[in-house]
Amino acid sequence: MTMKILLENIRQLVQVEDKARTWVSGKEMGSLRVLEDAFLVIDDDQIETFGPMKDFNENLVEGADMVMEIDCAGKIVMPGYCDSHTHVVFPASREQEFVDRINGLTYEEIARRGGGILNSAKRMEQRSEDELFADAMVRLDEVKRMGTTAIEIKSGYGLSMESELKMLRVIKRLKANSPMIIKSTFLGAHALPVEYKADRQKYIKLLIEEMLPEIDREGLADYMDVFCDQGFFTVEETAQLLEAGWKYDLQPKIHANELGLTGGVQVGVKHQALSVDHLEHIGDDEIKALLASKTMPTVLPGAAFFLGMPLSPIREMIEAGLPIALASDYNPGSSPSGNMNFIQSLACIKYKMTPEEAINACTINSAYAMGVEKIAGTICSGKQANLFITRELPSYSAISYYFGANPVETVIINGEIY
Ligand SMILES: N=CN[C@@H](CCC(=O)O)C(=O)O
Ligand SMILES: [Zn+2]
Repeated sequence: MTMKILLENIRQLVQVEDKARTWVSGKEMGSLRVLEDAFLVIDDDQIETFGPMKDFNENLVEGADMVMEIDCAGKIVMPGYCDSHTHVVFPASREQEFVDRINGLTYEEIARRGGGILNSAKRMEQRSEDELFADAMVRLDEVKRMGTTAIEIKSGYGLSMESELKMLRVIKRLKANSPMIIKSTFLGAHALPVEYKADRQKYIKLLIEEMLPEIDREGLADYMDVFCDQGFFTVEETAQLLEAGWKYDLQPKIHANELGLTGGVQVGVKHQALSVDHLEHIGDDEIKALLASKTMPTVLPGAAFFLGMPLSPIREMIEAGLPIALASDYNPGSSPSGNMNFIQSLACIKYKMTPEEAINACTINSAYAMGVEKIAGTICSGKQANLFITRELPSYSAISYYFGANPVETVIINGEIY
C-alpha cells in the first residue's frame, strides 16, 4: 500500500531549497529560505514537494492508496537536526568530576589525575555490548524527541583493542536498529592510556597496525578522529594517524584547538579533514587555512558552556567568509546534553549568531560535516523525509528564544511518524 503524508497550513516551512546545496558560508549564513503558510508532501520515505498553501491542489497527493493529513496551523516545520559530533555510546555519567570542577579543579587537572576520558575508559571495560547498546538507544530516543534525525557517534572511551571494537560494534548495531541516519567515527586516539606513557609510539602502533585493519575488516567506521591538543596527541602523531586512516578510506574529522593554538586545524586541513571540531582557540592562521579548504569548522557550544571555556570567535570566522557547523558533543565529561535546540540558544545568546545562522549551522552545514548533505539537512524534494514539527510558535526565532525547552512535538524520519 502506498502512503503519502500531507503537512498543511504550516506557519513557517524553514530551510527550503529547490536544488541541494553543499553548505552556506560567510554572509549567506545569515539568510534562510522560509515559506509562510505552506504545505509539504511526503511520498513514502522522501520529501516529494512543497509550496505555499495557495498553490496546493489535490493532484499533488494523487496516486497514493492513503493520504495522512497533518494540520500544522501555527507550527514551524524544519529539517531534522544533523548532530555531527557526539559520543553517545558511553559507560556511565561523570557527575563527580562536575562537582570537582565546581570545587576548583580544572578539566585538564582532572584528566591528569586519571579522571576524564581515562575514567570513562576504565568503566567501559565493565560494560557489556548489550548494556552499552541499550543505554545508547535510550539516548538516541531522547535526542530524536528533541528533533535530531541524523547523528555522528565516536568511539574513544575504549582505548584498548577490545573496548574500542566493542564501542564500534555497538554503533554498528545502533545503525541497524535506529531509524536515524548514523555515522561512525574511530577515535582510538582520544587519550593516551597510562600504561603507554613511556612509549607513546607503542599505542599509536596498536591503533594503526592492529585496530585499523580489524575495523576495516568488520566495516566498523566511516571516519577517523584524533584529539589533537595540549596534553593529548601532538600534530606529528595526528598526521601519522590520519595518514594511516586514509589508507582505509577513513576521512578525518578531528578534535582540534580546544585547549590551545596547537596546530590542530592546520594538520586537519592538510589531511583533507571533513571537519575540525571545538575551535575554542582560533587565530588568523587557522582562519586562512580553513578558507582555502573544504573542511567544515564545527563549534561545540555545549562543551564551552559546561566547562566554562573561551568562546570560539564565530563572528570573526563568519565575517572572514567561513561556514560554521554546530554540534552537541553529547558526552559524559564536557557536554552531557544532546539538545540541539539549546545548542542554538547558546549560539545566539553567547556567540551572537542570528537565529538564521544558528539554524544553518545545525542543519545544512552540520549535514555536510557528517557527509549526509545529499540526503538530509534541508527541505528539498528527493531528500529523505527527516523533519520535525514544533508546537505552536510565532516564528522560528522562538526555538532559540525559549532556551532549555523542547519545542518539538512530532518527528518524522524516513516518512515514519514518531
Ligand atoms: N575533547 C575531547 N573529547 C570530548 C570530551 C570527552 C570527555 O571528557 O569525556 C569532547 O569533545 O569534549
Ligand atoms: Zn568530542
